[in-house]
Amino acid sequence: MSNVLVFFDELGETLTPAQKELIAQAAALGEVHIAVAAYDGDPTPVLAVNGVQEVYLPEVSLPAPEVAIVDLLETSVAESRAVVVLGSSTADATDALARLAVRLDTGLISGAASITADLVVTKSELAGSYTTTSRLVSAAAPAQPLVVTFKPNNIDPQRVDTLVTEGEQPEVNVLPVRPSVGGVEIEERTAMEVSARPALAEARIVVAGGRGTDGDFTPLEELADELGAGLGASRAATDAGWIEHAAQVGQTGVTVSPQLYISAGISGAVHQRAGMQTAGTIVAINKDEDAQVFEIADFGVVGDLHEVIPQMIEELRRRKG
Ligand SMILES: Cc1cc2nc3c(=O)[nH]c(=O)nc-3n(C[C@H](O)[C@H](O)[C@H](O)COP(=O)(O)OP(=O)(O)OC[C@H]3O[C@@H](n4cnc5c(N)ncnc54)[C@H](O)[C@@H]3O)c2cc1C
Repeated sequence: MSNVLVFFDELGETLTPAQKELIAQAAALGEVHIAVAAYDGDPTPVLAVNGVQEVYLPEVSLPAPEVAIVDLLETSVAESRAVVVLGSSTADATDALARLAVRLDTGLISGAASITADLVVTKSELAGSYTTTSRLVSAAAPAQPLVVTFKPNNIDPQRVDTLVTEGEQPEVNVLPVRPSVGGVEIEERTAMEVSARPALAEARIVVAGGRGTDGDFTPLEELADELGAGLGASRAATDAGWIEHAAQVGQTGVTVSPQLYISAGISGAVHQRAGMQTAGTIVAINKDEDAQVFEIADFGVVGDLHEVIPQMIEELRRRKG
């Protein structure tokens, strides 16, 4: 069994589904060690999970993009003797892990889907056009750990729940790492208004709307809430100011990889596809039967979204009783 270091750039009062998934990936490889950069209060109860042996914390919470996070990671790798470091593919985690890979003179594979026991990593490339498998060929001696970031929603959530169960409190190591002095200092942070919907990048279901909504996202919001889904949009919709820019899915927006992606009133241009093509199942609603989106859809409905979506909502409510 190998030692695995899991990196959380921040930890709240509970583990997020993506964090549980990372622990599940790590537990399949070996003994799990966790490094946490930013935290509030005592994070250990949250990390009392079967298989988690040790936790590494800085003396002072280090919110991203604090550059000292790389010192925390370097020391955690040395302490844990990890052969692989896993993190999520969010911008903040990837930034910190890329710095770690440079510091250790080792390799980073970003946006992975899976990893085998002999550390062969699979990922989807170029908007799902290719699946690649890669492994680390280390030039450094002794060999340095492989660093991998994962996209969420690669493991069935029910399986995650059976793998990630409550356990003993792990051993906690507070490392002598403090915020860096000099450089850019963040003076104030204002959190985005918290939506009750799941975060777009991590949501298991995404409902997305485009120019075809004609500016009215109400039916999509209702459908998203019925399904417990995140809400996304095409660039045409965000550029029109119909929904916030953070909701844009695509090449210049958020990349999502949900189990189900419902596309409504979106033509399916290549720039939109780049951000959603790896979704497990794609359902497209478009009134133009020749719309590009139908080329990648698993299920397609040719129709007006303002008629189709209310029927979907009605059927969902009927089935829920
Ligand atoms: C460098 C670059 C980066 C880009 N990055 C992104 C990106 O990240 N994300 C992104 O989305 N786009 C991006 N774009 C823009 C992209 O090329 C498309 O222009 C955009 O995705 C189109 O959005 P849309 O499908 O909503 O609009 P349209 O292309 O106008 O399509 C609207 C669709 O809605 C259908 N429709 C209309 N009314 C209805 C109705 N009532 N019911 C059902 N269907 C209806 C129409 O048949 C049509 O297919 C980028 C472009 C460039 C050049």
